[in-house]
Amino acid sequence: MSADSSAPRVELPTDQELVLKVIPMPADCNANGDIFGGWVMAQVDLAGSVIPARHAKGRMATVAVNEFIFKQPVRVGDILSFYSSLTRIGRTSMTVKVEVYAERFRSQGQYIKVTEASLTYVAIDDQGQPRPVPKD
Ligand SMILES: CCCCCCCCCCCCCCCC(=O)SCCNC(=O)CCNC(=O)[C@H](O)C(C)(C)COP(=O)(O)OP(=O)(O)OC[C@H]1O[C@@H](n2cnc3c(N)ncnc32)[C@H](O)[C@@H]1OP(=O)(O)O
Repeated sequence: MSADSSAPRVELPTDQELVLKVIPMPADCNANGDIFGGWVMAQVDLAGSVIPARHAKGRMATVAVNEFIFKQPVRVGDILSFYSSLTRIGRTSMTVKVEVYAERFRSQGQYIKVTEASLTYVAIDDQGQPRPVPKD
């Protein structure tokens, strides 16, 4: 496991929405004993869908992971907080930023940014084809 004593403690964002909190378990570990990156990506995909789902008002699909940065390892017992905001709304697609902050076990109240990502979702119809995002 990597040491993180040098990882900067940061403040939580105030301009983004808390969309998900989750605690990884031992079954989510990789061979290093840290949390498997694919598990983190799955949580980010779910967290990123929350704000677009409000606009899509129906079925949608992830079309692209534009950027995904694993800044610090995630560990068993971390309390993960997923913050998100809409960065672009197109005709049928929406792009969001997702940032993930960890409170390490026994260091609750201190936050480390562990992951940041940008994802694009497309509103789809019953045939799985793109449909316009409804205007609010
Ligand atoms: C039954 C009840 C339901 C209710 C429900 C509520 C659910 C609320 C929670 C949902 C939770 C989802 C969270 C998990 C989501 C998965 O896990 S989805 C599974 C993984 N994704 C997939 O399987 C999708 C597979 N891909 C596809 O089916 C097709 O590519 C798509 C998505 C339908 C798009 O089709 P396409 O022909 O490529 O579309 P195209 O017209 O070229 O482009 C459409 C838009 O996508 C954009 N786009 C296309 N490619 C890219 C790219 N590479 N990069 C960026 N943007 C792109 C285009 O720019 C365009 O945007 P606009 O300019 O219109 O805004």
